[in-house]
Amino acid sequence: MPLLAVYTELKKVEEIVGVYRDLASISLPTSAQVRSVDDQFLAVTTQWSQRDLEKSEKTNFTVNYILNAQDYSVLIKTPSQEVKNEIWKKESPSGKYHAVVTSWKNKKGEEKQFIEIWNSQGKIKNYDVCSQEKHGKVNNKDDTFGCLQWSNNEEKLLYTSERKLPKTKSFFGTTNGNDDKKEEKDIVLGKEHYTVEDWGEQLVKKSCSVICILDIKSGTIEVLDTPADLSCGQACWGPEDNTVVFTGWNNDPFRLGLKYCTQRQSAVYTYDLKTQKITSISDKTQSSRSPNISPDQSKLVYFDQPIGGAHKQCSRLKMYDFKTQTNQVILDIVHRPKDEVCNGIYEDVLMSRCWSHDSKQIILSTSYRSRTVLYCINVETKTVRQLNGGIKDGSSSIVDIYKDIIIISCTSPNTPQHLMVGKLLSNPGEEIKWHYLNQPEIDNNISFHLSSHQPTTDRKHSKYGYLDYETILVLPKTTDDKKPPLILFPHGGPHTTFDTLYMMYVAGFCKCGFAVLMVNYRGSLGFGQDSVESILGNIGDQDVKDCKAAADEIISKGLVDGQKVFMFGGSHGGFLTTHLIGQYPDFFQAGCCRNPVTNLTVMTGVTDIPDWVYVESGFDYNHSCLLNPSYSEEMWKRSPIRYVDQVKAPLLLMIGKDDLRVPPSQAKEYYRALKTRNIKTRLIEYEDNCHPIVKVDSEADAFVNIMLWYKEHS
Ligand SMILES: CSCC[C@H](NC=O)C(=O)N[C@@H](CO)C(=O)O
Repeated sequence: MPLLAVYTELKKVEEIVGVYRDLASISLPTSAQVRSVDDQFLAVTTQWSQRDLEKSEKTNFTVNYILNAQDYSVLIKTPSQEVKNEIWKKESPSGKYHAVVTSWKNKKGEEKQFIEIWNSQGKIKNYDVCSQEKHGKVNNKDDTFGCLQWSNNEEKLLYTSERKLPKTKSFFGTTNGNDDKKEEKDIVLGKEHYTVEDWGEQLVKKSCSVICILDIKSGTIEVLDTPADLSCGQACWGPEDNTVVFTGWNNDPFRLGLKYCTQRQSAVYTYDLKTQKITSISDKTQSSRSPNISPDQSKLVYFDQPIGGAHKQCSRLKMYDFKTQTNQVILDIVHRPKDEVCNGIYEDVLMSRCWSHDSKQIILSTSYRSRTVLYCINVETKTVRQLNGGIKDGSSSIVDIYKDIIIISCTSPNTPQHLMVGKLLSNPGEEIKWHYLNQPEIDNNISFHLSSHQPTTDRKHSKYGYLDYETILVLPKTTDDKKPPLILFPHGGPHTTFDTLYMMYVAGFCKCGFAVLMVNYRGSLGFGQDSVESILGNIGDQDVKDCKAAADEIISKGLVDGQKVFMFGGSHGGFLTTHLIGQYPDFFQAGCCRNPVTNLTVMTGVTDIPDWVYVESGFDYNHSCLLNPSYSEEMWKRSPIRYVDQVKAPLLLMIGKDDLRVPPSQAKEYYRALKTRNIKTRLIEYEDNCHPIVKVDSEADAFVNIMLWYKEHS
């Protein structure tokens, strides 16, 4: 390479790395808890996360605020305090104690887990919970199985862990003279290689979760006697701490991936702590989750939806009354949005605190077209209203509510997530006045525009007719008349959505001079259940055409350079990337994708969610499904690899080597097919990454490689 070219290349790298470093230094809030100290003051504890590129890890820290309870002004803000080894922290109802789950490696390198109890003076108890050998590893803070709940009397803690597995040793193992008789009896022979099913991508080694109660005074642990064919999670205390309410997912006939999949068979149960009787309180023909009890303990709300079908979809909000032992629908599935208020609920879980103080209203946030909005749902009148958010056309989501003081997170593509505080008003007509907890840094060099797109007559759906969809165009500020090149970026799923959030990669692309068109093609969440269902049996066609048509419309408006269009997407977005560069070979300069689905015919045996392949290809699925030639034929027709002979655009493929959802073989097969056809391609493999590729160093490396690839092929 000539010296000037080497210098130019290095300069380019330096600039891109500089852009990434700046963005990575922004800290973002992850959670917050509010409580009233007295009539004058409010206390807010906030948790934050920030990338540390030097250490290749995320740094987590806490900031505490004291607010004036009248006007919510910040009176005191404590310095940031780094948090290490902490899995979970939970304040007791009175605010007197904290329970902290910590994880720590001892000198032998063995992982230890403790539950610590703190008061204002310091640590008052510390229990090595696994040493009692009543259960396996304690679950961490995830939306699926994890939970940590104080009893109302502050004497007990509810948490979940893996079920204890019998110890096993080789058929040929010698007995250890030091083992006592009892332990020897509990060891089973020759089962050490038996498979232990788990719940797949990002839930590896989560096999059968059980509910545990720690008695804080004595340190004794009780593991609830739940059936072995249920994995239990999302547990909370029932009225007067006499019962435990939880979600149970069916382990049989075998487990499928649960991450991003709310369609799995599950129900809400109560466990009577005196009689040990388990009762299902939800309709077992539906998939139910996320029970949440009202402050007056008279009722609970939860989500439900049909079992099977699209991996994520519109859910109902239901309510169970403890006195009458009856269920009712509070907010039903919205098939075709009719009003301007609500398009349905698309969330996996409710926030752990979501009730108004009078136990009459629920606050939740969910997608409404391409924005996350706040809803206030009155469970008595079953009426829904949208609460005003913090930013016009931006997104707002609930973080915490306590005695009607609400903390929200506000964001937009040019404004990083920041926290605001306000009071839920009794007059539904009145707008909430939001006050900043922290001031965001708005990037005035980035702008964004929402557009609605109507399918043309050739794209009319045979059952649902004309369903519209949306895009978010994120634009860099340009100093000259030159139009920016465009990155076309459809989301994955296909049943997820792009809301008007701040996304580091998108902001970074803009700062490197690219415009980004994020496409919520038909099938995305937030547009009604009909839209979700419209894509089943139409992948590789309807979604592909929606993306291409949206790009054409935006280019025709003259906002971006139509001669310089690039593709980008992960997973199902990678499926669309490879489809689009195959179906429209002259339209794209280059493409990049993360863990793309490229060949459906060879996915069913290798992914953790084989049902996705059947359902998205237009077939019904049950656990006994086997692939046959007629399924395969249809799957082949819908696969991007079918068009590989037509591809012209150079393609960068990135894989997470531990991905269980879209195994690396999918990208590798496509890579080989391109190479043998002399199409420029590169494959980057990230160790220790699974489906999302978000390890700090890998995410950073991927960003620079993507930008260099596009710049090289501009
Ligand atoms: C058989 S994997 C299908 C694609 C995957 N769907 C669900 O997990 C996907 O696109 N994932 C999205 C998130 O839903 C992603 O961006 O990784």
